[in-house]
Order: sequence, then C-alpha cells, then structure tokens
Amino acid sequence: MSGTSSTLHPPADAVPPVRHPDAPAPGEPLGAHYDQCFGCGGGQPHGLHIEARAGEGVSVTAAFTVRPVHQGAPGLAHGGVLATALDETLGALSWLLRTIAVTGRLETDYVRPVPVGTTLHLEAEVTAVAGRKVYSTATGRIGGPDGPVAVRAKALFIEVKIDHFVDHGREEEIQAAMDDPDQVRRARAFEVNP
Ligand SMILES: CCCCC/C=C\C/C=C\C/C=C\C/C=C\CCCC(=O)SCCNC(=O)CCNC(=O)[C@H](O)C(C)(C)COP(=O)(O)OP(=O)(O)OC[C@H]1O[C@@H](n2cnc3c(N)ncnc32)[C@H](O)[C@@H]1OP(=O)(O)O
Repeated sequence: MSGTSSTLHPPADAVPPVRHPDAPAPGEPLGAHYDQCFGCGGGQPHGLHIEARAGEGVSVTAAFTVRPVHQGAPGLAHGGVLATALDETLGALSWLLRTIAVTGRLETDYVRPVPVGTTLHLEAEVTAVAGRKVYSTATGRIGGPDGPVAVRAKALFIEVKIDHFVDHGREEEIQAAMDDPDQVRRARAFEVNP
C-alpha cells in the first residue's frame, strides 16, 4: 500500500532541477557535510557513515551497511534508521544544486525487511524545484544496486541560508564549526557564489 500526501506533489509552477556547473562529476565521492553528522560524519562513532557519490543529472548514489547497533527487531534494521539513511541520501543532493536545504517533510514506504549485515544501495534524485522548495525521491535496494527495492521515500526539502544553523544550533558546536576552516569550506561549497 502506498500514497503520497499532497504537499509532496510539485505545484504547477515547479521547474526541473538544474545541476550546478561546479557540481562534483558523476562518480565523485561527496564526502561528509559535517564531521559530526549522524548520517555521514566520519567523526561520529554512533553514526551511519553513509558515503554518497554524485550521479548523473541531479542525483546521487550511496551505500549503508546495517550493523547490529541498528536493529529494531531481532536481526532486522530499525525503520527509523532506514528513514535516516534515506534522509541523508536525499540531503546529499544539495551538493549538486549547491544550495543548502533541510528536510521539511519525509514520507517513507517500507517494502521489505532489511537484515543486519545487508548493504542498502541508495539512490536519490531531485524531481522538481519551486522557489525554495526542492522535491525529491529516493530508493534503497538490497542484494545489489539492481536488487529489489526495500525502502523508498518522497521528500520536500526547503532551502535555507547558513544563518539557519548559526541561529538555531547550540553555541558550542556552532563555534567549533566556525573555527574549523575545513568545515567552513564545506559549508560554502553548498552555496552558489553571489
Ligand atoms: C559556519 C558554520 C556552518 C555550520 C553548518 C554546517 C554545515 C551546513 C551545510 C550543510 C548542511 C545542510 C543540510 C543537512 C543535510 C543533510 C542532513 C539530512 C537532512 C536533515 O535531516 S535536515 C534536519 C531536519 N530538518 C529540520 O530541522 C527543519 C526544521 N524546520 C525548519 O527549520 C523550518 O520549518 C523550515 C526551514 C523547513 C521552513 O521554515 P521557513 O520559515 O524558512 O519557511 P516557511 O515555513 O515559510 O516554508 C517555506 C515553504 O515551504 C513549505 N513548507 C515548510 N515546511 C513544510 C512541511 N513540513 N511540509 C510541507 N510544506 C512545508 C511552506 O508551506 C512554504 O510554502 P509556500 O512558500 O508555498 O507558502
């Protein structure tokens, strides 16, 4: 069974997404947007350590291997962890648009259980853009990149400025991020040069 809420249908004035000319080439690893990110950060011991790569057009691929710490039921991945994997992969699309966007809405279909030890092969693409609203879809397949779909999602991301994080993040992490030249460089890489 599946159904999508109306807010995830692009409006009539939506336009196709445009890959930024300075976007990483297809196949290139995108790296983490933040070292402490639960989804992609290398410095986050409890994280999912998702590694995304640029795809064709405005798309990305990624892989996530389910570990015992990700269980919900015995031997099976927790649904919230799988939603996080989809959310993170969808978030990585920002590298190709070179805009910063946060998840406004994420709807997930769980089609097949995902056992511990499985590698989830993820793909995401932007389907439409309307002003600050970015519409996207993602799938997670098991047994190989062409294997059966286990999870899929539709999402609405909303474009924000760096100020979103500076205004809302806890001060100690924001200060540490601003003091880290590598973090500042990564944050800037999302933004189209004026
Ligand atoms: C130097 C220091 C740097 C530190 C930063 C470090 C790194 C930064 C770089 C990159 C990081 C970027 C992203 C992270 C990437 C991946 C992680 C995975 C993604 C996530 O995990 S990210 C976390 C979860 N995410 C949130 O934490 C969002 C909380 N939320 C809000 O912060 C606000 O809610 C916001 C901003 C979303 C909107 O607020 P707002 O005031 O800006 O705009 P507004 O409300 O007017 O919405 C504008 C139009 O979007 C429509 N709209 C809004 N929300 C909707 C919804 N839910 N459903 C349907 N439509 C919606 C409205 O209906 C309106 O539509 P219309 O224009 O047609 O009226």
